[in-house]
Amino acid sequence: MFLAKLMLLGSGELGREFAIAAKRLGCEVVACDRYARAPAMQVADDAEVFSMLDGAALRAAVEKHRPDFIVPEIEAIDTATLSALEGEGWHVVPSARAAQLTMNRDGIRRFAAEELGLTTSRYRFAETEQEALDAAEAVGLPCVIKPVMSSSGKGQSTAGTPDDVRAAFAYAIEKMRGDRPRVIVEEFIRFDSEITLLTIAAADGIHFCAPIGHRQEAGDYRESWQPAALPPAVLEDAQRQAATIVRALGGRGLFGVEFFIAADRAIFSELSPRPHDTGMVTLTSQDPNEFELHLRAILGLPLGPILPRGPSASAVILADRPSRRFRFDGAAEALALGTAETPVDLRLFGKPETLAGRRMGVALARAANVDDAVAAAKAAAAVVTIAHDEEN
Ligand SMILES: Nc1ncnc2c1ncn2[C@@H]1O[C@H](COP(=O)(O)OP(=O)(O)OP(=O)(O)O)[C@@H](O)[C@H]1O
Ligand SMILES: NCC(=O)N[C@@H]1O[C@H](COP(=O)([O-])[O-])[C@@H](O)[C@H]1O
Ligand SMILES: [Mg+2]
Repeated sequence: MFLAKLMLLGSGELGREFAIAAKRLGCEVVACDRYARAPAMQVADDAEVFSMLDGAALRAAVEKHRPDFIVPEIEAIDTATLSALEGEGWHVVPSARAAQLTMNRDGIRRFAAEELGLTTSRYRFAETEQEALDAAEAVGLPCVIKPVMSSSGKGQSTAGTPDDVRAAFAYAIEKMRGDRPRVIVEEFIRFDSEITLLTIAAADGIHFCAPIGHRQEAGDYRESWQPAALPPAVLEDAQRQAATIVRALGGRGLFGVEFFIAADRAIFSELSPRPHDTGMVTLTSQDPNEFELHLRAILGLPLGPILPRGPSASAVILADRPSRRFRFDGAAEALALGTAETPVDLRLFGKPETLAGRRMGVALARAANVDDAVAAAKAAAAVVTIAHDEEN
């Protein structure tokens, strides 16, 4: 009846678009996350609620549903259980090793810099305040301090003085996920721009999407656009580095490979072995989008040509405080900004709860050039507001 059965580990906005793509291709989808009614669960055939760091619960869900493919959607997963499951013949996307190496910043950074020789910022790891101070001295100030296990900028800050380093270390430990108090201390890169290079490992080899530019605030993305303008030699260098690490990680699927661009250098930052948040722009910028490409690569299907639809942008819609009773206002005004030259669209994720800074939706726009697309996406995102019921 179904083409394949997929189990999503993590069911946020990225998983939801992936689940939609999978349903369109006639797959069965089981969505898992730590809370009920997560975005992907709303479109999946079945759902399971448990912490992805709970190995016993993860194994029980796999043995219950017997998926053809286990598809990690977040970083923080019990990767020892994923490896054990893979050893028993279950198929983990793109591979248990890729999930394990990318879950922690020390894994992927040491693999990229020390084993593969990619260009990265200077870095050290630290587990105590004193080690963080020594690390900061070694890489130089200012430096960026992040928990080794975190994403979307959680627990990340920049330190300009030793006092800042102490505070940044304490902040990172407070906000880290998992049970390992460890941070990465990175040289602060004064980059000209940053990009995500969506790189697909498919049955017939490596493919690239046009580079995606993005702007981050507090370690989380605010707008992304495609294509990002890059000198051809810099793009070639980024593509070479991305192909090197994607091949070395193994398996099939789409990867979001992040680079800082400084002068004529592409500096590898990190990578997601799955669709990337800045890649939500591909929901309007190209066919197939990043979720469809991930699915086709996983299933061993031809990707077909990757066709650009025109300069495009995405801009995030964030909540400003915690609430369980809220509604979106302004969707009509946002969509009314769309014109024949600059079409506008929205994705509202249906998360059941807001938090300060939590991403609740994105606005998408296409235009004659990326600057106009970014302006239109930002304008549309700005008129969508979250109204809270005061009885919370
Ligand atoms: N060494 C650095 N120098 C300058 N800026 C940095 C550095 N490291 C991180 N940043 C800034 O912070 C952003 C987030 O960092 P990073 O990608 O490592 O965090 P993350 O929590 O994994 O985010 P995500 O999960 O959204 O990719 C970067 O995109 C960049 O804008
Ligand atoms: N940078 C990684 C990223 O964007 N991941 C996306 O955010 C969701 C978690 O959102 P939440 O924290 O609001 O639950 C994840 O499930 C994934 O879709
Ligand atoms: Mg990142």
